[in-house]
Amino acid sequence: MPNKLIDIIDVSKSFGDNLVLDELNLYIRENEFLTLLGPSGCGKTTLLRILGGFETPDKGKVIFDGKDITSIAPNKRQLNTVFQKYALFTHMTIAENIAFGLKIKNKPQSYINDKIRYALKLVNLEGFEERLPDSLSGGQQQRIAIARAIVNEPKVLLLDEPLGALDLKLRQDMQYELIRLKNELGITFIYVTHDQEEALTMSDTIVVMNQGYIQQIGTPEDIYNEPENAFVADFIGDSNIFDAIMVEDKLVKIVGVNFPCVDTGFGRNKPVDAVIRPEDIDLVKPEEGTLQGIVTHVIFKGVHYEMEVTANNYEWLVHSTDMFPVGTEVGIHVDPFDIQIMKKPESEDEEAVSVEE
Ligand SMILES: Nc1ncnc2c1ncn2[C@@H]1O[C@H](COP(=O)(O)OP(=O)(O)OP(=O)(O)O)[C@@H](O)[C@H]1O
Repeated sequence: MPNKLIDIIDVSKSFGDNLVLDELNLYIRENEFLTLLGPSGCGKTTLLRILGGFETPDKGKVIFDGKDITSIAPNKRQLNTVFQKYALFTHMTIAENIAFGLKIKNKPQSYINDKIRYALKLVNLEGFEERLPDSLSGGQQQRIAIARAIVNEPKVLLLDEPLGALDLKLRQDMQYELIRLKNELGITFIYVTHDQEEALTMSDTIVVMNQGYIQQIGTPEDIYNEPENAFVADFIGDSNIFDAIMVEDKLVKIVGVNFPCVDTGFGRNKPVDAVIRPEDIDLVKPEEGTLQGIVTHVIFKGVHYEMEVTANNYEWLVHSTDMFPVGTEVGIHVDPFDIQIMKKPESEDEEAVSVEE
């Protein structure tokens, strides 16, 4: 396991009455591709700006390579930021744009020329030195913004929705580019996005945030397959989320029907959230299902069909490569391993009365 590079300790930040980060703790390892993921306004950009030195936390500290950098100016940190807006100087050539930071540091011209060549090669834009930014596509401009950050040899690149302004196809191409770049540079990337697919594709580690709190930290597989709460399950991919009752260990009551599951330790007859991914629901013959329903909607999605099944007055979202026409009577079967049981959030848990039968 690579070493810890950054330690964020008890960081809080408010703007007026708005508490944006609340005693947040997180560490980031050397060479990690870590993504801060969450809905708009959850505090991810604020956290990135604190790391970059553009905001100061009200409480807590940021440790980088063993040193407290909480009050160090952005240009004195070994972290460089790439913003969503490329922020290139339009009157300067690409070479001048890339050289800008190095010139300020009074680096010799031969050193600067080598760096420009190296950076343009890394972002696959060799020969673009004399072009002006306006003559480049959005994707190319974003690569130049990255090249400009790389020449400073940062240990960490902070990327704030850098692909947000690009169209879907280009965004997907750039996702692979960024992974390649990170591997070639061998540095840490901290990436902000609200796009869950982007986070799943690119990251070693995903930090799911909501309202200033970390909801879950894990690999893309962990976050997708083992969401820790209903917020994460709902935010990442499609989900069926049910108010359910944990009858006893390994048995959960969903929409009034008992389903075998594998979870234990929730107590008897406790309210829980039960999450089932649409691709984990098997549609079978009615008599073979744990409960019966009727197909009410079918949409062809290319790789699979997306179907809605009404069963016990609930809509079940099902993804399958087999198509069942609207009106088909079906049975619903779920493998016990594919039912995720989660504790209700604390506030709901306190309100929830235990349903002793
Ligand atoms: N400089 C500021 N002054 C006042 N409020 C701010 C400032 N910066 C951020 N906020 C507020 O802090 C909250 C979190 O903002 P932040 O930009 O960190 O969220 P985000 O998760 O990155 O969202 P988005 O994806 O929309 O950028 C928002 O309510 C925002 O309005």
